[in-house]
Amino acid sequence: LMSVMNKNVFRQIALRQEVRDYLRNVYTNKELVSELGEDEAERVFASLMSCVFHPPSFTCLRASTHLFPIQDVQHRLEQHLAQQPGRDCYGDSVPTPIFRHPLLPDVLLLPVSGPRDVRMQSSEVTVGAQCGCAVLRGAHVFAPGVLSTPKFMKVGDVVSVFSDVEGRCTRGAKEFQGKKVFLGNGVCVMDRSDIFCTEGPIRGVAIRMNEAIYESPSFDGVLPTELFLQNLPSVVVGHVVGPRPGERILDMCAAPGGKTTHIAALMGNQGVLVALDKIKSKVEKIRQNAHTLQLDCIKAYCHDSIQAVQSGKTQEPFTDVPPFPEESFDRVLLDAPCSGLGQRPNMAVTWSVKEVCSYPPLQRKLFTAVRLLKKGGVMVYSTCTVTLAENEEQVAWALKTFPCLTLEPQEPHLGSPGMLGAALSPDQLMLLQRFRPELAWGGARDGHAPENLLLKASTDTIGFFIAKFIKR
Ligand SMILES: C[S@@+](CC[C@H](N)C(=O)[O-])C[C@H]1O[C@@H](n2cnc3c(N)ncnc32)[C@H](O)[C@@H]1O
Repeated sequence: LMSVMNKNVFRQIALRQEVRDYLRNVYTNKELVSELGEDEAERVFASLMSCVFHPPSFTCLRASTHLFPIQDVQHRLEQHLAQQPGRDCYGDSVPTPIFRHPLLPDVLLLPVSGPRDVRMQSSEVTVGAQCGCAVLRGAHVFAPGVLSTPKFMKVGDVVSVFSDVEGRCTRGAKEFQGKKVFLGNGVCVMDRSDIFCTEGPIRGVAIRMNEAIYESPSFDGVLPTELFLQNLPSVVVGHVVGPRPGERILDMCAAPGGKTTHIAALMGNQGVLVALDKIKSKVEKIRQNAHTLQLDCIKAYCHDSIQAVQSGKTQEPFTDVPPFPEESFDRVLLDAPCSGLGQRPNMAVTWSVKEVCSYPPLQRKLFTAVRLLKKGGVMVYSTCTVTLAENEEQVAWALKTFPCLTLEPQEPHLGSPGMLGAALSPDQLMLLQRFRPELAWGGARDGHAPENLLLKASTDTIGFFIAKFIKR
């Protein structure tokens, strides 16, 4: 019975019908259908809808190789994991193996096991979708994420944890009958009253997960100077930018600083890396991450990157404070705000098509990046979404609008080529890198041979897009 229940709830991402139709049109566009045929294009789309619901099959950790040799970081991580062994699909305790990636010298990979069948308890706790996604990636339940608990829930109670898929559960409810997904079981470390009846903001773990549908070690506050939790395609971005010590680099949309800190580490903390974000509280997060990882070449500012070029003819000499004179930077990263539809796991997106389609105009405005780049400089554009309008179509637009830009090969290139549908040539598509988990997806219970593990780690990722340009 439990097995049947898990399979029923673990189906597909919940989207508004209009967004599903929009995406379906993207994945069955004319160019694609004439290449693949209609049935195959439909199959790939169905695969996308299913795979984004589930977490990638590896947790990716970036090691601080600017501070420690990777072997040392791996050793410390092994020692940490020895204290919290994982479970296999039968529920037996096993040590979590750590893999190195052959093409990414600063990456450590931990396999995620699951989904496994877990017996539901009679006591139910409901958490918000964001908290639910974190639980599917190995986190415990933190108190701010809890929405409903049984009336008399006490420390030590064993409860089943569900994620509210549609954002309908009210905080403080005693039960929830809406659309929800079972995430596993845990033990309460807070009473209901600790969660809901306290003055001021509530912090800390409320439920310690001990039988999650997907098992992965929890990394909250673990080895913070040695490790940074980051999706594999995002680590690829840092390498594709190709920073060198002593350069002047701009990260246009930087918070919370995952890619900024990686680029600074690859610069050996030498040079200037300006990190901009338009949200003040997020800029503080970049500074905290830079401080934790001991990277003082990062200069973070709260600034709208659309306004990052100095106006007027007489331009001030370069300081690291925005706005900047034209042609100030050796490299620019535009990791653009996007519709985020490649994120995994993702149980539900409540957005309308209008909201999804609001991103391309904003992304185009952020191509002020081109003016800030020196001649011969490198610009990388990336998103964590799967639409053509935010990816290949932006590349086609940029090549037409800025004749000084040419596409460049990317190193490493672990993803697929760009997707058909934006009238780019086969050679141009080959220069793009699109991470397409739907192509590797054989269902949540797809077993994989040990020799294919690393291929799986590079393909069963979040959906992601990278383009690299040079300004001639
Ligand atoms: C995809 S996230 C960046 C993730 C980040 N690069 C990382 O790897 O940690 C996009 C960011 O762009 C910021 N943003 C959106 N519009 C912006 C603008 N006009 N200027 C600067 N930042 C902007 C958002 O606040 C958000 O933090």
